[in-house]
Amino acid sequence: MSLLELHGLKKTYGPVTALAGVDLSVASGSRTAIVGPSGCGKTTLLRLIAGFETPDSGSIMLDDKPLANGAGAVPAHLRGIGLVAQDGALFPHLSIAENIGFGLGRHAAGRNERITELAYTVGLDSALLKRRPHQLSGGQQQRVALARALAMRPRLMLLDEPFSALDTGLRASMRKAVAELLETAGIATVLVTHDQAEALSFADQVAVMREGSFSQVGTPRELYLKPRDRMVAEFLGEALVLPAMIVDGFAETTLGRLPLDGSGERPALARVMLRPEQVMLEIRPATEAADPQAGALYGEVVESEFAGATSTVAVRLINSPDSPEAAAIANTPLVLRKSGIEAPAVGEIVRIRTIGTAHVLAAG
Ligand SMILES: Nc1ncnc2c1ncn2[C@@H]1O[C@H](COP(=O)(O)OP(=O)(O)OP(=O)(O)O)[C@@H](O)[C@H]1O
Repeated sequence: MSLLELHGLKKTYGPVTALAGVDLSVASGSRTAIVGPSGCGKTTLLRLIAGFETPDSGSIMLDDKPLANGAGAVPAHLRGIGLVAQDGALFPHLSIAENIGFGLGRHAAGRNERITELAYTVGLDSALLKRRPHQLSGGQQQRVALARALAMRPRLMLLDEPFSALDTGLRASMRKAVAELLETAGIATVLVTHDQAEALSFADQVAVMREGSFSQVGTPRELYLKPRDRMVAEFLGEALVLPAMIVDGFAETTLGRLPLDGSGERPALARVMLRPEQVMLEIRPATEAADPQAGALYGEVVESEFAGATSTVAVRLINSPDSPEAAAIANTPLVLRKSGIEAPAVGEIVRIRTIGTAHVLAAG
């Protein structure tokens, strides 16, 4: 069932169009991640949903009730929506307990018990409750911000880059803990992030934003394997984009004849995408490339740059498949990112194989 529905949301600031018409549907209890380059409108969208800004036009519906639809807007504190901002936005002069209990009535029955329970829920030691925000680490402050938002028992939680201040290890464990916590509580979440891996692992729906509107919305798998265009493809990971001639439902490329996945338009000349993990490099003796097996494709490694977990490897094709399109670009090295420990060294001869299907990208 749909909890949040956005239709045609627009917002300008003077000459700047922050949102150019956004449509989105968020199901109850689900997780949506919004990714996109800096300045594309992500924070503006969250602020509109939370009620800190009003749209110029379009509508925001929560549970089929309008929160904003041109005629008027429900104030932020009556929306039942939690927002955790990038910096946590804690009140510096209040204790941690007072921060968490900010939205609870000062004299509400069971206030202290509720604060202790919320601290426990987000994994904060109760010994920290008397401290001020500046006496906590960045990760602990984020937990306080989350506890404060949870105190209002929201149906929808908006997270604006809440993990960005944390280091890699803590970031992953916090993300997992928050996802589990929100899921257990049945709270739908919209997460804004710059980090594509975070978006793909956190969400069951990912929306890629560009210049104030969504380029594509879908499951993580759909967006990763079937991106609409090159921008979406490259935003969500490394992409090998190859010019191709589409013949009989196959793509003739510099890597040979590749089967296509089942969707999308198929112009005669197109660009197709493979993910680097679909390209296998197998080190072979140079003599084999001099006398290639029929249909086999060989290359020479011309660059290999080690960067820990991954290495960037550039391969120049030695023999190219027999198609005009492939021959035209055979001299352009293929650049792949490979597992650092498996990456071949400069000068090595590799046999190149591809697995899976290629995906046709829309022009543009
Ligand atoms: N209050 C404001 N007044 C004027 N312009 C604004 C205001 N808020 C946002 N903008 C502009 O609107 C556009 C979208 O900004 P927004 O903060 O939503 O982007 P973002 O995708 O969240 O960026 P980032 O990833 O860098 O946080 C930007 O061009 C920004 O400069």
